[in-house]
Amino acid sequence: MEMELVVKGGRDEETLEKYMKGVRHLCDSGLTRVPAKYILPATERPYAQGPPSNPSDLKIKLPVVDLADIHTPNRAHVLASLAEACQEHGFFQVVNHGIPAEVIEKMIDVSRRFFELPFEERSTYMSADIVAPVRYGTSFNQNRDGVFCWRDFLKLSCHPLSRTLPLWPTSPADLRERAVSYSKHIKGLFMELMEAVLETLEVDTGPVMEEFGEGIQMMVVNFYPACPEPDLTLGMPPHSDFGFLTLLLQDGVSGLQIEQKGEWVTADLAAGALVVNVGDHLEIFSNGRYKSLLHRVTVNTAQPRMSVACLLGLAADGVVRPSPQLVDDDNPRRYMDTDFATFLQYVSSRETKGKNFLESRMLRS
Ligand SMILES: O=C(O)CCC(=O)C(=O)O
Ligand SMILES: [Fe+2]
Repeated sequence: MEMELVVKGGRDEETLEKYMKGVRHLCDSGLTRVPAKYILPATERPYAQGPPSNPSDLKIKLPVVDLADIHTPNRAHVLASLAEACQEHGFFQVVNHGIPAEVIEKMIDVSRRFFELPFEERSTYMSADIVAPVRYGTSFNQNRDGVFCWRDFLKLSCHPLSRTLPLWPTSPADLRERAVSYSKHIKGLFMELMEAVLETLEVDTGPVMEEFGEGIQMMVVNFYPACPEPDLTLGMPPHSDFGFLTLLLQDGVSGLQIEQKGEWVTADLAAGALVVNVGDHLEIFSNGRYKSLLHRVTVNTAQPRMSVACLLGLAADGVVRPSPQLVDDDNPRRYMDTDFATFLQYVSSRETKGKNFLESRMLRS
């Protein structure tokens, strides 16, 4: 309630305008406390239930899917570990994924330099329009969030590249080249993973793979500045990702937490590791066999954190529905048809909380 008073009224609107410029900008003015706008209600704060008695209990090593053998006679083993990772865990790491370390390092490095640009330069790309193909923004949904989160981001739409690339930032001077190279490798890996995922579900791959070829690809570079009071706020609130898969790269500073059996566990990741998670659209397509899990991001006092999330799926105007091959008398259809436009309408019309978009698509029996 306090928060609403803060956003209304002349002086406070000016303050809101300042918050819209992002957390990095706010921090540059020298902060020793988290402003009220970023303070979550007590029950939504990290460790609202108190700190874990043994912090290492709450760190998990994500299951590893090793792609080294994906094109060998051992493919069946790879598929079995992939199926288990999607069905039992929802989040996993991929190794031997074929993306050169140099491409990954260059992507992280140029992302860092983007966030180091002077505010005037970064803000050229600032937009509150959630469908803008290139957008520098802050919080989770800055038009709707009552409480802001401790995150700035650069979102780059990668498809169709011929149309979106001319809109991408021109500085740092090597951003386009590096981000294009990274996004092309990510697309290749996504195609390889999806073909394998479809095989694990025992559905026809041809037509769906063709649709993925022309599907959406969103690259979101997240920047979470160091925070003076990390117990009061979050870098990202609990959410699930749209799309079929998210391929996530992060810089080695921990912060990603996944909800498992009602508890938040921190993913223990090596710098440069690629994390993959099942998105809402794959949960729908698989008729609930593979789960899109809630996750969130915590921040810390010691250092900023960066991640690059690539969300991929079907074409923006394509319809996502449970595969007819996974629906029968024993497995009734559990989700209604959905598309990207419906999702955008949903997120722009309300404050996104948890998995409520996915829940809005569920059929109750
Ligand atoms: O920064 C992270 O580790 C997670 C980012 C994320 O969940 C997202 O961009 O959807
Ligand atoms: Fe996410």
